[in-house]
Order: sequence, then structure tokens, then C-alpha cells
Amino acid sequence: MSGKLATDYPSWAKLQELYDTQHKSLVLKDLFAADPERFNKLSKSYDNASKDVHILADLSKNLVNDEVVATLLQLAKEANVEKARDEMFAGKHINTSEDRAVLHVALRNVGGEFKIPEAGADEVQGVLDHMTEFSNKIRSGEWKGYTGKRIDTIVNIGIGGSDLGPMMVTEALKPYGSKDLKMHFVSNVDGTHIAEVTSECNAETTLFIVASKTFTTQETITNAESAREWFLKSAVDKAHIAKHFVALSTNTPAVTSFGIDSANMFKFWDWVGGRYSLWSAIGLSIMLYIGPENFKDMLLGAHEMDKHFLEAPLEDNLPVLLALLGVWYNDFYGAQTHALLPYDQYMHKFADYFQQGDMESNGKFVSKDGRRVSYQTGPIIWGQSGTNGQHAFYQLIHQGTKLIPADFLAPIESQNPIRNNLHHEILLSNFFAQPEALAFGKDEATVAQELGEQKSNEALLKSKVFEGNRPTNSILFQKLTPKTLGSLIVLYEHKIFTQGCIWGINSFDQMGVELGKVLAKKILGQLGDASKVTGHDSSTTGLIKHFQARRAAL
Ligand SMILES: O=P(O)(O)OC[C@H]1O[C@@H](O)[C@H](O)[C@@H](O)[C@@H]1O
Repeated sequence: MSGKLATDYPSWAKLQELYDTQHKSLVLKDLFAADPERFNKLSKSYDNASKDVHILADLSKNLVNDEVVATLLQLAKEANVEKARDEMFAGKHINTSEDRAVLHVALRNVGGEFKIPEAGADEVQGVLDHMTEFSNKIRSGEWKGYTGKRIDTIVNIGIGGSDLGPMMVTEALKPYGSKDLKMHFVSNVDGTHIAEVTSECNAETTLFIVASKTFTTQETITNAESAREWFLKSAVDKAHIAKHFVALSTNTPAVTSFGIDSANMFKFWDWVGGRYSLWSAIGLSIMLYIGPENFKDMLLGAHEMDKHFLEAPLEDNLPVLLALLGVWYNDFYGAQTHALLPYDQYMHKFADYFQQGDMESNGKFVSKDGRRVSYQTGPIIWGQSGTNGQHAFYQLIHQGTKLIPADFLAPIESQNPIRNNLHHEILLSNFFAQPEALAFGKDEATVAQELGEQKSNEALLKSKVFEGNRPTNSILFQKLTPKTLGSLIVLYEHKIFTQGCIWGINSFDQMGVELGKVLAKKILGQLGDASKVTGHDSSTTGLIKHFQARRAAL
């Protein structure tokens, strides 16, 4: 990494100048009118070698011209994105604050194609084999619970990266999931979460997966202890825990002291960041659900997108292009957020997943070498599946005062082509219509014509105008298969990497989550006794004491 700030690059100043002098003329209607080849020039296809993953990313509805695109690409060059990328793949300790390599790419290094020297990289296949063997036993019914019955319910207990990835993927790949397994995900320390889930479970047939990289996360350990207590109410004998609890972690001593047999621990390594860990043992719930073959396909799809990121020239490199367009809006147009809008019901957790993926990676105000940056870094990521969002928040995207760049994603083939694809055609009509409406809008003259007599009602007339010129990416993929999902996730992972590199920040630590945890621990020690409540501001003290008084009065 260069140790530079984004503002150190000559192209950064050039982009500012381009924004200042040209943004008023970057009008999609005019840009399309001036160049009939715009779609062909600015849409990029991705096909894997075996031709079973196809993605078309149409980037033409962005507020860019040739000069802006060229300058953005120049920025990627000046920021040494390619060098930084190669260093990540080579296992250099690019997570500088924690002195760690960043090697989620090693987890999907199918066929051992990349040579990665980091300790543990040679153990990846062994853990995958362990996961495969275990998954086969559960899925075939060979693994029995303490009363001899087969497992029919999986409860993954984890939070953050140990929850969001497995949950998002098991939802996304439901068509490939086992009909014999019911999947649950418990994350929140609110007792309601574990209580509601266990109320639907039978101790004799439930497997708990305790997923925690550190095995010290308060929420996960508390939920796991409660699950164990719930389980022992039925099973009584602690020896039965071995058949019903497994752990996914880097911390063997903590796993064994919890009472889980080390043979039932699936290991990973400190070079796997939590929000990049679904490819590791953290993906056990995914493998149990979709089976080892489909899991392998997902890894393969991921690996193929890794290769694209490594090998494609910058101007055709999808993660790089998405990243650069994001920087253009985030840093020059002042856009605060970025919406992810999948038109595929199975992807309804995709935006939630990338809230952590992106915001925990790039929500940083300090550069890698400790300087306060003077520009915006990570955007706020949000969104939900179409068409639901259209009936909720699209009003603001179309006519609000904020610029909201958005990615629209949709499959060409539906997994459920019911009624001769009627639903899918309606869905895709919306997928095509929304970016069109956002880009080209509806002007006052058209509205006036439509209103006829009523056009003299000025307020009504104005309220029906769509200014347009709202930028979008449209990403069409063939079908949401395990391979395609793997590729799509990696597309966004490397987008985040590229942006972090340009902004000069460390995308792989998460210091910002620590302070709240420390304060909560201190407060937990004071909650039981009003006389112990010290060391806070008057607001926090007042709130705690109010809670204590009301609780005491119960
Ligand atoms: O897997 P663990 O160690 O329990 O951590 C869970 C989550 O803990 C959070 O505190 C971190 O911010 C996340 O990055 C992490 O994914």
C-alpha cells in the first residue's frame, strides 16, 4: 500500500475539476442522444470459462463521459490498486493495524491455483474435507442425536460476519437447500431471539452450530450457553453435548473450555476477516443446507471472479469499475448512500449482508498511516428486494432532494417460472422500468400535456415532474445458482477492496465497534446496584437510574 491519501493523486484534483466544470452537462438524456453506442460502450459482460456464469453489467446510466471514465481509471492506476490487489493475493499483511494477511481468496483457491505462503493456507482443504464429511453424515442421517434420531434442525448461533453471510446465502440458495433440514439463525443477545427459536426446536433432533471467530463475543457465548442450558433440560447428561453442539472458530482453547469436543470444532485462521468468512468453516450451515457439491460450486464461482479481478484490465474489470463509479458519486457528487436493489426474492438479505461487508470495511476516518482524511469514505449501504422497495422508499430516490446511486440486480431465469413466467416478466419489466424512469424522468411539458385542463394547477403540475438524471447500474445475471451467487458476492467484495485502497484506509479492521462493547461491559457490572453507577455523563447515569428505579418498583 502506498500510504497515500486519495487527495495526493493528480487525478483526484482532475476529477474535482471535471465535476466543477462539467457536472451540469452530464445529463443522461443528452449523453444517450449524443452517442447511440453508449450502451455498447459502457456495458460489460462477464462469462466464466465453463460458460455457466453470465453477468451483464450495464454501466451506461451513470453520470460520466469518456473523460470522466478515463480519469477514474487513471485514479485506480495512481492509487496502485493493481499492486495492492497482488499484495493481498500474495498474503502480504495488508491489515496493518492488526498485522494480518487478508486471505479470504485462499478459502476459494479451487485447485490450489494461487500460491499463498501464509501459515494455514495449506490447511484449507483439510477443513473443507472435515466439513464435507460432517455434512454428509448429517444429511444422510448417519449422524444421530442422543436418542438415536436423525438431525432435522440446524441452529447457527453467531453474530455479524458469523451470522449474516450464512443467513444471506442459505436464503439466496433455498432452491438448492435440503428439504429435510430446518434452518435457524440466532444472533441477537435479546433473549427473545434464542427463546423464540428454541421454542420451535426438539432437543433430540437439533444441532447447534456455535459460530464465532474469536469465541469471546458476548452475544454468541451468552446465546450458546442458553442453548446448552435449554438442551440439557431435555438431554440431562452432558456427554450428549458432543452430538448436538459444534463450533466454528479460530480459538481452540475457548471452544474446548465451553465443553465442545475439539473433534467437533471446524477451524479457520486469523487472516479470515469476519465479514469475509462465509467461505470458511463459518459456512458450515450453508454446506449442511445446500450440500458439499453446491458449496464447492459457490467457491468455484467466487474463485473465478477472483481471477477476473486479478487478470482483467482495469477498463474491463467489473469490481474496479463499480468501485470507481462509487467514488465518483461519493466524493464528488456528495452522495451519502448507495442502494442495493436485487430483483430476486431469494436475495432479500443481500443488502443486509453488504451493510456489514461495506460499512464495517470502509467506514473509517483515519488513513492507514493514521491521518484524518479530508474526504468521504465508505457510503451508507441499504436496500431491499424489488419490487417491495418500489412501494416503500423509491419515492425518495425518484423525487427526493438526495442523490442515491443504486445497483439493480436481476436474474434472466427465474427459479420459479410459475404461470408461464408471468411473475418473472412483471418483475423484470419493473427492473427495466425503474432505471429508465430514474435516468430520463418526465419533464414539465409532458406532464402538462397529460394533465390537460388540470395543468393550470401549478402545484399538481410540479409534483408530477421527474427530473431524472439519477444514476444506476443494472446487473443482469443468468440464474441465481451457487456459482453465480459466489461470483456476485466477490464482485462486491473486491469493489469494497478497491475503494478502500483509493481512500488509503485499512478495510480489514473494525476498531469502531470496540468502544461500545467496553462501555456495555462496565455498565453490566453496575446494573444490579444503583450505588455502583459511577463514571458516566448525566444523561447515561439518568437513564440507567431510571431503569433501575422502574425495575425495582416491579
Ligand atoms: O465471529 P466473532 O468473533 O464472534 O465476531 C462477530 C462479529 O463481531 C463484531 O464485533 C465484529 O465487528 C464483526 O466483524 C464480527 O463479525
